[in-house]
Amino acid sequence: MQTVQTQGLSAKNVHVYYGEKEAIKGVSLDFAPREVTALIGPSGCGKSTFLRSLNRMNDTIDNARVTGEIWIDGQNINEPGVDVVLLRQKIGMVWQRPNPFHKSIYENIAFGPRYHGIKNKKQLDHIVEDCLRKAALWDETKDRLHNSALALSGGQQQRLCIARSIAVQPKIILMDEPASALDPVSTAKVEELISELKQDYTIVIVTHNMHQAARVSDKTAFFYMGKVVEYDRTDKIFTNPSEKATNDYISGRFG
Ligand SMILES: Nc1ncnc2c1ncn2[C@@H]1O[C@H](COP(=O)(O)OP(=O)(O)OP(=O)(O)O)[C@@H](O)[C@H]1O
Repeated sequence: MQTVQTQGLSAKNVHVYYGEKEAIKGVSLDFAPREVTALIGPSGCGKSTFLRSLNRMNDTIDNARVTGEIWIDGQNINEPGVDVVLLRQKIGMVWQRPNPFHKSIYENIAFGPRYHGIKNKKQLDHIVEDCLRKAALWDETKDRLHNSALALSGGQQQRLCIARSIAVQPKIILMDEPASALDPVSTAKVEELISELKQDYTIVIVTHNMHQAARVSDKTAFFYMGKVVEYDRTDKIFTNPSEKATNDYISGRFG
């Protein structure tokens, strides 16, 4: 098997097709460890499709086909024989709508570690507390850990989903518009959380919210019609982009 040395996550010449339609047209991007990268661009330009290709979630879509290479830890995840369960342990995902399991708060967090072999109750208790603390949710939930997760507010549910994603010790967290279904207070909490989490994780976030991209990310990739038009430091993209299309988009001229 071919290997490359990379500390982070690296996409090389990725194409994604839905049937005959080419939705991603040769995207190459390197994501540095412990940085937040925002994927921005108008609706339908392929941000979510590309994000899903980073942990092989497009496998779950019948007519989707992915070519190109995605490297993590010296392994191209698109090679045959890759264990996708282990892969998704390394690269977690948080979706637009909070999707906690229909279980208790405790069980939402403990499920993944238990699935991966941790049975010891003390150890699981410790993981649950640690993840809820990291997701800034411990104080709000410590007295009702065994209540249904569905009784939490939408914002709390989304932070629970983030806590659930870190419970299996991923290296990378993919987030697809994680705050777009939340109110402004919950959105601010999720953004704060992203800034905290980047000390330990590499984060790739799709967002429609330009202010959010500017607030939370270190790097930004501007997607347009299935390609990356510009990829740079976020401050550069938002203050002095090199491409006219980027400038038109961030200044609200289209999209
Ligand atoms: N399951 C699918 N089957 C067929 N085409 C799809 C599928 N999912 C997405 N597409 C198409 O692929 C293109 C990219 O869609 P994608 O959802 O990745 O864009 P996006 O930039 O994330 O859009 P949005 O910001 O609206 O969520 C669009 O033309 C979309 O219609």
